[in-house]
Amino acid sequence: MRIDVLTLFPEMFVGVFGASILGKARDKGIVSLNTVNFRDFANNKHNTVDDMPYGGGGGMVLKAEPIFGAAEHVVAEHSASGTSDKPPRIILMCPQGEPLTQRKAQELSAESHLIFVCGHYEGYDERIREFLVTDELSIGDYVLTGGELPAMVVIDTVVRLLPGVLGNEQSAVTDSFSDGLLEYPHYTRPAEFRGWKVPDALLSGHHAEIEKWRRRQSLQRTLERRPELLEVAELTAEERRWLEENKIK
Ligand SMILES: NC(=O)c1ccc(N[C@@H]2CC[C@@H](O)C2)nc1
Repeated sequence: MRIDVLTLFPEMFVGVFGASILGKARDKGIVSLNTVNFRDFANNKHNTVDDMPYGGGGGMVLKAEPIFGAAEHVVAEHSASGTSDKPPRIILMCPQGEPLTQRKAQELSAESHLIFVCGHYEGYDERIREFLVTDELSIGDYVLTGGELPAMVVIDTVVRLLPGVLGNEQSAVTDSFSDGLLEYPHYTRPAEFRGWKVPDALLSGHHAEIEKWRRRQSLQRTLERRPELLEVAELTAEERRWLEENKIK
């Protein structure tokens, strides 16, 4: 997978793209992570990336030309590499965007080329949304100073799903939300810490029992914290019955 981030602050990505899981995924060649400063594509008279809003009002608006130029540059570069098999998803990070979910991350992890547009100031010229962008995403209902942190969040949750990125020490399969439920509790040695014991079910060595206990814990935790997820989760008839009994408590 190729990922390009269009940003005015490429230096923000050096640490995130170089460290830990993302750094290893890059070194393994599973993903190529690039930043492009769209100021380099502000080829207008004053080399500006923003300007005052038509219609007046406060704040500045990001001009379309530099962002179109930067996006077209990375698309051309990727298609020239001969490895591009389908057009990229061009993702605008903004509070008005579709809420990011694990399901969206799974969808994006199947793509071959992602381009993120990170803005600043008051916002983006609408022609970027209308004629360039394929997706608008939000990581939550709050406003940040820029689209960089949201782009890092999306990249992190997408790249960890790529085959070969997570070793045995972690597994995307039993993530919270991957089966539509919240994750079960985890324990490690010692079996007793300050008098607090690991549940017997996990010490039994019976894998079927352990899986049953874990699934039950996921259901319980989801019921307590995020009951709305149960409406869309895939549950067995027996699990639905158990939930009905426990909802009453
Ligand atoms: N919730 C989010 O994902 C989010 C995304 C972007 C953002 N801020 C940038 C800078 C100014 C505006 O154009 C967009 N804030 C919040």
